[in-house]
Amino acid sequence: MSNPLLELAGVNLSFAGNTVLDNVDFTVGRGVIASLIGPNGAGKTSLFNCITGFYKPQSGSIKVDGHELMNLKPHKVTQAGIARTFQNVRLFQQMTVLENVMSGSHCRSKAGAVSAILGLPSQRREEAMIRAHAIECLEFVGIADEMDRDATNLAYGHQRRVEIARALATRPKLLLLDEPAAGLNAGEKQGLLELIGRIRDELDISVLLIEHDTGMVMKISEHINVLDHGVMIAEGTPKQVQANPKVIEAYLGQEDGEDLL
Ligand SMILES: Nc1ncnc2c1ncn2[C@@H]1O[C@H](COP(=O)(O)OP(=O)(O)OP(=O)(O)O)[C@@H](O)[C@H]1O
Repeated sequence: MSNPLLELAGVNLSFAGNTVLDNVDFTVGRGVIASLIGPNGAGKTSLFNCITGFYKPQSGSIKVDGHELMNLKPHKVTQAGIARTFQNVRLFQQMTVLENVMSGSHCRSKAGAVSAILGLPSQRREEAMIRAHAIECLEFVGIADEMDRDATNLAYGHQRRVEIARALATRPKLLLLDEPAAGLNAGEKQGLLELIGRIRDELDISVLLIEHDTGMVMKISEHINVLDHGVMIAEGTPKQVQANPKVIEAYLGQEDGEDLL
């Protein structure tokens, strides 16, 4: 792929001698919706953790827009243009929906600590801009009318949307969604499909998702990568991946394999 947005080369990750990612090469293009799939324990979330600076691979290279991310702290990775949501929703407790989303924008805050403490006009102006942008993000995901509610009291599907809004508030180039459909009902899944499409089409953000709902993956993805036991075993269009014998073998015996095959 020429000029990819995200490019991983030779990424190796192990814990106490157990290989989790084995020489992984992986790219995500610009303006795409892509998926990373694979059986349980394949290393998908670990790969997200490496990209976002939560895990430190032993070797390899991870670049976004040509900038090396290896050894950067998570907030620096966010500043470089990568945002994520988590497998299990992680919202700040005792904070409103709006405050949760504003926390995403603060990674790009320019006002220094002194002006923040003193409440200087520059800081107040920036805070107002952060608030306005957070509201825009909540409007985009369709839950602005719940902005003043305690985030963790929302219905589960809406909590997932708060997480997505918070990720959007960081103004990413690439959004990583870790099992965004988990725990959603059929109607909510359809809504999520539409939201992901709008994120790419209207905000020009590339999306990479880890998802076990293979029906959804096949419907929405333009490109799919398949990880098995830490090894990238296949990639291609949904049709190509579905017909790949290595993928069929990896999924045999898996509950969620039936949908894929
Ligand atoms: N911090 C850690 N310490 C030790 N082992 C870890 C750590 N994080 C992940 N692993 C191991 O790495 C392997 C891959 O786990 P990972 O969660 O990345 O898989 P996954 O493909 O996301 O699985 P699932 O689809 O079930 O969520 C597992 O064997 C897991 O136990």
